[in-house]
Amino acid sequence: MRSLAVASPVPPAAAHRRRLRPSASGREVVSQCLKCEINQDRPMGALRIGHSQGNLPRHGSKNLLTPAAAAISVEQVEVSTYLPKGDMWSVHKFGGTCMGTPQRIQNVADVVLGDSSERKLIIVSAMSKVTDMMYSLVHKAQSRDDSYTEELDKVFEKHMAAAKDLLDGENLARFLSELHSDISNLRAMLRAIYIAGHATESFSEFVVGHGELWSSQMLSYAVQKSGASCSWMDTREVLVVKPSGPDMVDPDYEESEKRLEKWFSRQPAEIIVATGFIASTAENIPTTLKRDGSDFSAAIIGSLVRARQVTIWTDVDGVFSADPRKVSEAVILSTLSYQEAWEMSYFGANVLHPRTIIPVMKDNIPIVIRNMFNLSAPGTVICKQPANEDADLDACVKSFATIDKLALVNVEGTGMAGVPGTSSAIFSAVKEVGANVIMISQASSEHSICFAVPEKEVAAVSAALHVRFREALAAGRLSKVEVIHDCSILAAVGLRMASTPGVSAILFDALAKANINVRAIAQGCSEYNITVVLKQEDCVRALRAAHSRFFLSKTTLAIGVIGPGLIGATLLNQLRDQVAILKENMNIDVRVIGITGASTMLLSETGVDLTRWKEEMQKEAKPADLANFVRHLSEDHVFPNKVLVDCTADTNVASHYYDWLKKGIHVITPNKKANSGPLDRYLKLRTLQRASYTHYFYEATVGAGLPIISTLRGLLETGDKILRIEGIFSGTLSYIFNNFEGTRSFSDVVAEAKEAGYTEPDPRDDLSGTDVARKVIILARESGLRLELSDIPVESLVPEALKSCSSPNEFMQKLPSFDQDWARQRHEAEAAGEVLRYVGAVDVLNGKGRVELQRYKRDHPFAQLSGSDNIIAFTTSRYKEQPLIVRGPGAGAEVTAGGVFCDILRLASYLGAPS
Ligand SMILES: NC(=O)C1=CN([C@@H]2O[C@H](COP(=O)(O)OP(=O)(O)OC[C@H]3O[C@@H](n4cnc5c(N)ncnc54)[C@H](O)[C@@H]3O)[C@@H](O)[C@H]2O)C=CC1
Ligand SMILES: N[C@@H](CC=O)C(=O)O
Ligand code: NA
Repeated sequence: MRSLAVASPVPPAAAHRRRLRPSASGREVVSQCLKCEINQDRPMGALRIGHSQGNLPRHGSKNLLTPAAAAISVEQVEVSTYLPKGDMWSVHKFGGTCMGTPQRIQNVADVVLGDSSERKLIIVSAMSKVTDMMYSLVHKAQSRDDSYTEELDKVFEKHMAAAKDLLDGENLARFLSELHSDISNLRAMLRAIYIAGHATESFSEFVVGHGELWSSQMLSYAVQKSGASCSWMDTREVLVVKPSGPDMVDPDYEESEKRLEKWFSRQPAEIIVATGFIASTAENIPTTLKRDGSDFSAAIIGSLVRARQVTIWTDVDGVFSADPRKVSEAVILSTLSYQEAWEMSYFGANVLHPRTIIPVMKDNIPIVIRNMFNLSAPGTVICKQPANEDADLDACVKSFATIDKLALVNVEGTGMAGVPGTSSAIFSAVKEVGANVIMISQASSEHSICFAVPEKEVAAVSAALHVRFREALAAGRLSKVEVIHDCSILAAVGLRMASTPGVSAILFDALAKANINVRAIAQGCSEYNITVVLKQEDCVRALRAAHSRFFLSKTTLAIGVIGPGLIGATLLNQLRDQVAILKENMNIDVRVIGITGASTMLLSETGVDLTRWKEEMQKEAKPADLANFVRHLSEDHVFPNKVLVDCTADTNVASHYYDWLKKGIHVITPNKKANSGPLDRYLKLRTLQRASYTHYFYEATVGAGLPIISTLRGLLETGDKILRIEGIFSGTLSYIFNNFEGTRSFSDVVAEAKEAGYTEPDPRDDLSGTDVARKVIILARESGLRLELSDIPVESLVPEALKSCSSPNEFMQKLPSFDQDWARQRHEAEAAGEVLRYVGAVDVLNGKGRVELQRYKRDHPFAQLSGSDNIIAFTTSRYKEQPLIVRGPGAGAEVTAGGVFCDILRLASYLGAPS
């Protein structure tokens, strides 16, 4: 049984608090019960004080202490309640943003109450901006700027307004009376600072720490409203620290643990709400834990109670794999080891201060970073063993960070090799000017040492080195002390890099591919990070290149769409509706990084927002320039795969495919011009395609979305022999002859086909049979025939007189004058029980193709079609008696764009997407 430190008689239900403040000399602690206003001035070290030592049921909490116990003097009673330690404790820390408004404080209370842990210790920061306000108060007072009084009023009003919103009844009255009393004490202290024109560190820290006192009190009252057992803790009574350097303190764990045990024995509530950031010295002088102090408080307290977990609540979903402002693909990491978190915070990632990790690391207590404003996000767990043990090469690197505004200093010379003391001389010169060395690299030949320092320190470093090595430089033992300005560091961080060969190869390969020149490299034996120094202007590009190589799916496709007309626009809309699903289900990441029409183009480095590509095209577009468009696709992004999708009918665009494939850009198209153009060009293109691993897909050139090319390929590649391919290859002509019946005029039906999006941009390409001839040529060449378009006899349906029309519109206007001729032809066929059909055929055996209008009996399969149906029959060695038939709509926006989309996915699967 240990002694129970309770106090001398006071009314048990009253809200007594003890406040520590430095005495005017700063050497003593004044301990004051704010209710009774009894001051007990004691010499330093005398923390044990009278009745107000936090020993009473506060704020109406369901404290386990009975009024009787509370009435016993501190010196007389044995402690009866041990501080339990271990898994029952869950520690939470809420930062200033989480405590920014009364509603947010209430939300914090709800989160605390929602945690089902047996015991909870809650550390809070001051309400957002309050710590800055408090520092400003001190600064103003010591600068004799009397506006500090108005600023103090603002501090008061802010907290009074928050409390009035959040609390009511007795709790509100208590809080406000405490607030009043604190503010009047602060006013007196600031006045003293104002008169002295100076504030000691302990004065200043005492003032500043009030933000945490008020926020934590408000939260504890808010938690108590629910009836939960909750006590408020002024951590200055518990946390003891000692200065360990400028702006640094080390916790005294032993003393703090003793004090915590003592504190808890008096107030063993299930929930303890405590002040972050503030602490005391061993002499009981109020102090703070300095930068990021509240995180540190949570980690120390977590370690003192051996908590199950410490949760740091903030306003981001967790720790990112890279700065999301620089890398839009940055992802939230689910786990990090302590060392990784440590490395990352060193490199400026907004994780935890390394010293926050130390207290929990020694007891293997996980820290979870969670978003108070997105409770559904699981956050990042920082713990001993990251959970995802099945890491592959790519998963070894957890994150990337950069540091800008550095300079590289290179000390070089033959006289350095084998001479002990050179590096010591270099770095003692650096130390003398107080510069901070950020990385060091020395090749084992020992002819040079280079190191990075902040740009602002390099002039002094360089001067010091020139002085220090004047003789060596004059004698030629050192050849130079060189400064390379405007450098940045890119660091790759990952615990598992240590045991995984090939990680640095991947990193440097990614940098090389992005054309980044690496100036220096460092990797410590711990192998937790690989650091490269590069020119600052390359840094973001390097970061993105490295990040995308390790974090993006290898099936990330950067797509440039050429020709956002009917098919192109439909494709973009289909992509818009499907990209998220593809990413989720198949890890295929499709980014349209450019769209170009004939007159304007839209470029994006990370991906056009497909929900508003049309508006962006109008707002952001630049004049179209195909060469620049292709350069953008090749260079201005970090995605591993580049694809051009040509949705034009343009011969000139098609003439570039060869060059694009040569550049490693995959090509996908419904445009028939390349495959039906000059034979030598076609053969060159196909030869290149076969020789490289850059892909060229064109399924939609024949039968739109119908699987015609792929079926033919399947037959050929499995060794079947193609004998004959014949069928109806034109959606437009199919539609026209399927619907040209009864009283309908030919020209009306043609107009309908155009309206439905079946025709080529110029419908004469359909009616002339050229479009069908192109498809026949494509299939003939695919089957191995070396035919030119001119080798195909084509029966044109364009009346001779309309061939010279200058535009598609003029043609459409004049077409009705030929309706009579068409009606006659149709009636003649009907009289013979036949229908008109426009067909194409590839006679592979005889090396020929033909395209013509034919008459078929009404029961012929070609007579059974409807809409824009195509029907294509493959007669082969295997399908000799009965041909293999593919039938279905062979034109139209949705089916054609769908066929192009299928090719995009075919490409992704060639690149390794899951099936
Ligand atoms: N409509 C259909 O059912 C099918 C069409 N196709 C093919 O799809 C392609 C597109 O057809 P549609 O979308 O119907 O034509 P469209 O005329 O609606 O669209 C073509 C677009 O390409 C643009 N364009 C033309 N030259 C350009 C250049 N040099 N640079 C950038 N943009 C340029 C045009 O301004 C237009 O926006 C054609 O090659 C066609 O043969 C293939 C199968 C079926
Ligand atoms: N205009 C063409 C479209 C497909 O290639 C057709 O009608 O078939
Ligand atoms: Na097709």
